[in-house]
Amino acid sequence: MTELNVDVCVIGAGSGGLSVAAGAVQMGASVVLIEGHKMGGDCLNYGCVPSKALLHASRSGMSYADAIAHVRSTIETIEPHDSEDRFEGLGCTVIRDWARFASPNIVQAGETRVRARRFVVATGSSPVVPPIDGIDSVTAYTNETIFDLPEKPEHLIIIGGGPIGMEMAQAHRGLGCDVTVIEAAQALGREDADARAVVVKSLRDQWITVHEGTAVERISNENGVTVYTSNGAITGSHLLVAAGRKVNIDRLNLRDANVAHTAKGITVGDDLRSMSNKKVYAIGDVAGGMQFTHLAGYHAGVIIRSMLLALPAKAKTHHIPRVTYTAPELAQIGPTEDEARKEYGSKVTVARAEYTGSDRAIATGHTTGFIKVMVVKGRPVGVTIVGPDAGELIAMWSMAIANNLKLSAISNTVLPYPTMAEINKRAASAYFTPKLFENPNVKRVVGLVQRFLP
Ligand SMILES: Cc1cc2nc3c(=O)[nH]c(=O)nc-3n(C[C@H](O)[C@H](O)[C@H](O)COP(=O)(O)OP(=O)(O)OC[C@H]3O[C@@H](n4cnc5c(N)ncnc54)[C@H](O)[C@@H]3O)c2cc1C
Ligand SMILES: NC(=O)c1ccc[n+]([C@@H]2O[C@H](COP(=O)([O-])OP(=O)(O)OC[C@H]3O[C@@H](n4cnc5c(N)ncnc54)[C@H](O)[C@@H]3O)[C@@H](O)[C@H]2O)c1
Repeated sequence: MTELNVDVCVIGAGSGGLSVAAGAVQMGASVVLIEGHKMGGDCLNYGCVPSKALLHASRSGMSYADAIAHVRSTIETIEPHDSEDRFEGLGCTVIRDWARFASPNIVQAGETRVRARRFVVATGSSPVVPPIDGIDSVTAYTNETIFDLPEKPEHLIIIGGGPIGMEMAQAHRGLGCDVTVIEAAQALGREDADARAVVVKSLRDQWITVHEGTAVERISNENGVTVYTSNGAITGSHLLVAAGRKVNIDRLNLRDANVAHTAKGITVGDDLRSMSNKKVYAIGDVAGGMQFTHLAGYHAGVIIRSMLLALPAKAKTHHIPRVTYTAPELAQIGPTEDEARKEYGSKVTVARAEYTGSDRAIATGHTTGFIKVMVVKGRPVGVTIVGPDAGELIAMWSMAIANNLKLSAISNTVLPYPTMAEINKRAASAYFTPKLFENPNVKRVVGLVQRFLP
């Protein structure tokens, strides 16, 4: 048995864990990084990277085999950045085994026991496969296995119309598969109602069948895969389950570490520290909030401040954007219109601009989409964008909201013509137009000034 004594022990080498380990070691802390499976975690191996690579391939006219090869080569190109070699080179001690707490201040991984001043749990999440009657009679693919399919699915049935289900539906349709999505509630149900309707319509226009409000009753292996639902039976060749996530805490022995948790994740305060064991931080998916790579990276920065510099640091959520990479893309930051109206009542004004008003959108034939900006006391608090490049257009608003800028910061910015980003400015103008052009006081002042001007 090897004993190590370090400043920081990071459990999980995914988006969050790698960022903490790299930051901490380069700032002078001694760091142990423990990974039980693949370096890079979900994002690199089973999540963001392969899904975006497959979406790109499906839009580039590649064959299914070429698309899977493109996914592989994309992962292989990025892999060195997340590798054991790179992290050992930075000065971390990397252990490739599953970690479990032996006590509140000792973690064991294989034959190594690690004592640390601080522990960072960054163990991520895994797909939930619901216990549907008969599901064991077929192969239920998940995001962990779908990118390795040797053969092109003739007809992919997807359970779940969340971001994973909808991105995978479009990717496979683009590669020539028939696709049926079965969603118990509403597809992209967390999103703005108008925006999600645009995405769902677009998928249906591409001949993807989307059944909403449809309960799965049982599954059988008749003719491949047959899913019996509240709306009848659907038969396909392959089944993808994209029905939500569960946090990875089972292996950690959190009880002996005195780390309070629920099924949603480790119970942490705004400072991302365990409420019951102050030596332990939790970041990324396992911290029980939103689940995004950029959020895990942001968490890493927050806790480095607190762990290494003993500075007060709190994780906020109001400035965290998200994007679903369907075509059209759907981007959101802060509250949706409904959420903002509930939170701010009559104090919120919603400014809206359509892609049809953009000369660039017209020139490129990309006119389906809109932007909504939720404004409170002259400042944007939430933004919804649906349409081409929504994920790029949200960047300007991410900066505005993160820095508490006024809406005038957007309207005062001069943007090159003709760009899609001008849509952002049009939305800001939609807010100011009534105040400027439909205002009798403004008209009176202009009339007066004109009388006295030589
Ligand atoms: C299909 C799909 C597409 C996605 N697309 C996007 C996207 O486009 N943009 C975006 O921002 N997010 C996306 N996400 C979400 C994103 O992948 C996650 O939010 C992100 O990976 C979370 O980072 P993490 O560090 O919390 O966990 P992970 O990156 O999952 O890393 C956790 C690591 O911990 C390891 N581990 C677990 N338990 C232990 C243990 N006991 N001991 C040692 N190691 C352990 C795991 O093996 C894993 O490597 C997507 C997710 C999926 C599934
Ligand atoms: N572009 C991105 O940033 C991106 C892409 C993919 C995933 N992610 C992250 O991963 C998380 C998980 O994604 P997800 O799509 O798996 O989960 P999700 O929880 O967002 O969506 C799952 C969907 O499945 C439905 N569902 C659950 N059980 C069902 C059943 N038995 N029958 C029919 N429908 C059922 C739910 O109603 C829900 O709409 C996301 O919330 C997001 O944080 C991000």
